[in-house]
Amino acid sequence: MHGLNPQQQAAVVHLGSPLLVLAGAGSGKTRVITQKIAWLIRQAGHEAKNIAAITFTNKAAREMRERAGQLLSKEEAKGLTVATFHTLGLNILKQEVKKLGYKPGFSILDAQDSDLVLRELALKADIAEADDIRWQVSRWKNDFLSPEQVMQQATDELSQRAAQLYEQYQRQIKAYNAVDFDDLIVLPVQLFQQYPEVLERWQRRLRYLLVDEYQDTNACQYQLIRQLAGVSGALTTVGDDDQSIYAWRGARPENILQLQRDYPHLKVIKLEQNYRSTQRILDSANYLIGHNPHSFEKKLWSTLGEGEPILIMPCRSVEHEAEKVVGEIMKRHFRERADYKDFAILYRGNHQSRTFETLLRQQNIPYQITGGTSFFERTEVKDILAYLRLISNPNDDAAFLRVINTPRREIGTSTLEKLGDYAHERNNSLFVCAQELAFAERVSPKSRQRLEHFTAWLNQLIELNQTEAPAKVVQRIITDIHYEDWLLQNSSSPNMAEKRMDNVHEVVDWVHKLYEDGLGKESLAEIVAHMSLVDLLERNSEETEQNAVTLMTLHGAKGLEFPYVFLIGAEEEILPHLHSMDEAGIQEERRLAYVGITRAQKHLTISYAKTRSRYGEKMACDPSRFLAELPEEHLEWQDRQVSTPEQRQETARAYIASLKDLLG
Ligand SMILES: Nc1ncnc2c1ncn2[C@@H]1O[C@H](COP(=O)(O)OP(=O)(O)OP(=O)(O)O)[C@@H](O)[C@H]1O
Ligand SMILES: [Mg+2]
Repeated sequence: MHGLNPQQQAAVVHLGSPLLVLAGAGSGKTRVITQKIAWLIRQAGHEAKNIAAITFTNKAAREMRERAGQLLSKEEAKGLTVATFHTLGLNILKQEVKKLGYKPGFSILDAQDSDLVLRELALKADIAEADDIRWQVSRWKNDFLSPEQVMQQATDELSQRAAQLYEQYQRQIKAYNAVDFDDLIVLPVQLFQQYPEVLERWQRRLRYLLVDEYQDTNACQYQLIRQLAGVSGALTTVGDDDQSIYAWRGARPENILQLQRDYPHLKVIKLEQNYRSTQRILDSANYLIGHNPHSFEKKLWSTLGEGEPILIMPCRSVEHEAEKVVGEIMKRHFRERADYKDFAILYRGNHQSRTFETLLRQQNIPYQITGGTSFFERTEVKDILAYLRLISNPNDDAAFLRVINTPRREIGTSTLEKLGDYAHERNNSLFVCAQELAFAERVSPKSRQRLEHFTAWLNQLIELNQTEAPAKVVQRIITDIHYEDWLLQNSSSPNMAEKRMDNVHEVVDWVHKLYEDGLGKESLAEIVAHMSLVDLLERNSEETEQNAVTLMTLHGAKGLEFPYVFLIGAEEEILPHLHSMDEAGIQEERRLAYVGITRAQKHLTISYAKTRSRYGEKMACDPSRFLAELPEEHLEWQDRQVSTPEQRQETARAYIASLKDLLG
C-alpha cells in the first residue's frame, strides 16, 4: 500500500459496492487500478484468474500488465486478465462462437475489408455515399442499435437506405463467417442478452472488474461492463470526463452519470494531488479546460514545484517548426543530459509526423512512431495476411477478393461479378462457389480453367496447413506466387521492392514467433486473428521500448507521460480540427489539447506554423484559439513580434551557430 495517498488507499480497499474514481490527469488513477489488482489478490483473497482489468489500447494494457507484474510474483499473477475491450470481446467470442451461429476460425475484418464489403453492397444498391455509411454503421454498432431498430427510426430516404445496407452488410459478413472490429464487443453483449446461463458462467469467471479511462466507453462497452459486473457490481472504474476524446467514435462521457443511475449505491472517490506535472503545466491545463462547461469540479495541486514556463514557438512554416523542435530536443539532450525517450512530439493528425521524421532521421536522432498507418497498412503485408486469412478461413470473401489477382491471374472483373452474383444467390462464399459446377457453366472455358487452377492451389495449401507449421505455409505461398518478382514489377525502384520484401519476411518471422510462443499450436486461424487484432490496435505497441523520441497522435498519448512534451501544429483548423468547429466539436478538441498538455512532466513546448501547404498550396494559418485560453503569466513567447526578413535571417544564423556550438 505504500506509494498511495489516503484517497488512493480508500479506493484500493473499497469493496462491497461499485466504485468510481473521478479525477484529473496525472492524479494516480491508473496507479489505483494496478495497486488494487495486487491488493485484491494479496489481501482480499481473490484469485488472479477471477480478475479482469480493461483498458483501451494494447500499449496501455501492456503497461498495466507490467506495473501489476512488478507488484506480484509470477505465480500470484497467473491467469490475470489485463486486456483491451476488443481483446476481451475476442476471447469471449472464441469460446462461445457456436452459440452465435459462427464457425470456429472466424475472420476479423479490418476497416478496409469492411469498406470493400460495404462498397460492393452499395454499388449493387446504387448508393453513392458508401464512405459516410461505413462510419454510420460503425456508430450504430457502438450505440448498440440493431439494423431493425435503426430501420424503425429511419425517417428520410437516405437513412432508410443506409439502414438497409447495414442489415445486408451484417448478413453478408456473417455468411463469410467474419466479424468486424465493432462486432468484437457487440456480439458478446448480444450473446449475454440471449443466454443468461452463459453470462452467469462469465460472471463467475470474472468476479472483479477494473476499467481504466472509463470516460471513453461507448454505449456497447458500457453494456458489456454492466452485464459482467451484474447486480452486485464488483467493479472499479476510473476516469476523467475532461479527457473524453472519443465522442466521434461513439464514446459517451455521460456513462459516468449512467453508472450513478444504474448503481445507486455507487461510491465516488476524487483524487486531488497530481504527481506528474509541475504547477505551471497543471495550472495551464486547468485554466484551458475551465473554458469547457463542467459537471464535475476537480481541483488539482502538485508538489513538484512551479517549473519552467511553457514555451510557445511561432514558426514560419512546418519545416521551420520541425527545425526548431528538433533543435530544442538536441539542446536539452546535450545540455540537460535528457534521454531521447524522455521526449514526445504530439500532434492532431498522423500526416503531421512526416516533416519531423525526415529531420530526425537527418540528424540521426532515434525516434519511434506509435500508432497510425504503420506496418500493417502496407500493401505487401496486407496481401500476405489476406492469403493467410483465406487459408485459415476459406469463406473469407474479402480476403478472396484481395488475393485473387495478386499477382495477376487474369481472372476478369466480369467473371468476378458473375461469381459474386452466384454466391449471393447461393448465400455461400466466393471460394466455395468458384468450385461449383453450376457456376463453372456460366463462364468461359478460359476463365473456368484459371479459377480451377487457383482454387486447386488454395486447396493444396489448406491441406498443407493441416500438417505443416504456419511459417512453412507462408513461405510456400510466397514462393508459389513469385511474390518477390511481383514486388519488383510493382515498386517504384528495386530498392523499394527490397524494403517491401523485408516487410514480408517480417511477417514470416512474426508468424514463426507467435507459433513458438504457443499461440498457434492449434491453428493458423488463431495466429491470424491475433495479427489482425494487433494490427487494428497499433502493432507498434508490441515492439520493445527503445531509447527514442516518441512521435504520436494526441489520441494515442492518452494515459502516458513524458518529461518533455512538444505539442506541435497548434493552429486553427488543425487543433481545433477543421471538421470539429461546432460547439461540441470545439469542446472535444479542447479536451484533446488538455490531454496533450497534461502528458508533460517537466517541460512543455507548444508550436505552430504561420504558413502550411494544403492541397499543394501554401496557405496562411492562424494560431490556435486555445493559445489565447492559456494563462499568460505561465507562458514564454519566442519571437512573438513579426520580424523583418533581415532579423529573421539574423536569428537563424545565431540559432545555427549556437547549435554548432553545442555539438562541438
Ligand atoms: N501516491 C503516489 N505517490 C507517488 N507517485 C504517484 C502516486 N500516485 C501516482 N503517482 C505517479 O504519478 C504519475 C501519474 O499517475 P497515473 O498515470 O496513475 O495517473 P492517471 O490519473 O492515470 O493519469 P491520466 O489521467 O493521464 O491517465 C505516475 O508516474 C505515477 O506513478
Ligand atoms: Mg491513467
